[in-house]
Amino acid sequence: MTALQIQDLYLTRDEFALVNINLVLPKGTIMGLIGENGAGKTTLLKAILNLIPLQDGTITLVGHDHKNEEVAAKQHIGIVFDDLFFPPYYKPKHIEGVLQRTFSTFDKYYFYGLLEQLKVPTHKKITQLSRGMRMKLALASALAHRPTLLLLDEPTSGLDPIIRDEVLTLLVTYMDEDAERSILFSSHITSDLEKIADTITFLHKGNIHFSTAKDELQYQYGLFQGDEETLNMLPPYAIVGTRKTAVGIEALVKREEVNEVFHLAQPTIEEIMLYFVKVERL
Ligand SMILES: Nc1ncnc2c1ncn2[C@@H]1O[C@H](COP(=O)(O)OP(=O)(O)OP(=O)(O)O)[C@@H](O)[C@H]1O
Repeated sequence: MTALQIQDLYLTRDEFALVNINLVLPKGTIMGLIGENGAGKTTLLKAILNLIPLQDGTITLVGHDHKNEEVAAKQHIGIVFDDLFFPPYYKPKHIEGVLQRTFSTFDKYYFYGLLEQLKVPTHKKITQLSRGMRMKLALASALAHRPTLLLLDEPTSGLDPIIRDEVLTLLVTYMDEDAERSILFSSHITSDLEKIADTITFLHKGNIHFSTAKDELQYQYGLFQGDEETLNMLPPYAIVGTRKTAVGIEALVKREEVNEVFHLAQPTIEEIMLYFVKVERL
């Protein structure tokens, strides 16, 4: 069964459009959503949450239509956006009250257990917390009703590597506890996605460029590094893009189009994304 299914989504926001979005997030998997600034990642997450109307298409969240069955759907999802939604003077006990009233499955002991585990002080107001602490509080608040689907919009941005690692570990542990759970996680920090995502979805100018298993993606593409003369021996249709480096030339290529005699390095997700965006901008 799928945690999230988007079919033929189309919406416009002033001059921006999300066009022909089709996505499937199976239960038990983590999808990383990547794309340049303004690609439409937040718009897509807001559309999933019915905060922005669709002009066309359907979204099914944990078996519920995202609009007609919004209340039922939202009982099963946890959300973390760039910052906390709660008033700045709130302390964890106020957040507890809101969550208690909102989610029938809210577990107070689990909530405070997560705060203790993440070392978030419970006597301070949101305004008195550092960004890292606020994000950890946001995560604990999102997890405290044990949602089956987590929607995270850049939950690790602006966090130091130690806190980022704590957050990723928390997410992996959360997934390990129940095979039904899934996460859709937008991020510019592709190394975080490299660590935990099963699938990478690349949104570019409001279109999905690819939505592919991470392992498959890294198998599909290779990095050629050498001189121009050797590069010219590759079939042109194998080359996604090239760039000059200090020692020669580098190209992102489609592995299956390139003879095995050429040694190809493993590109990172960031390199794959950069080549696609750069080629568009030439
Ligand atoms: N409130 C709004 N009204 C109209 N257009 C908006 C609004 N918010 C964002 N947009 C536009 O929607 C487009 C997509 O923005 P969005 O924030 O979804 O991108 P993003 O991929 O999340 O970017 P970033 O990585 O910078 O967060 C942009 O062109 C942006 O200008």
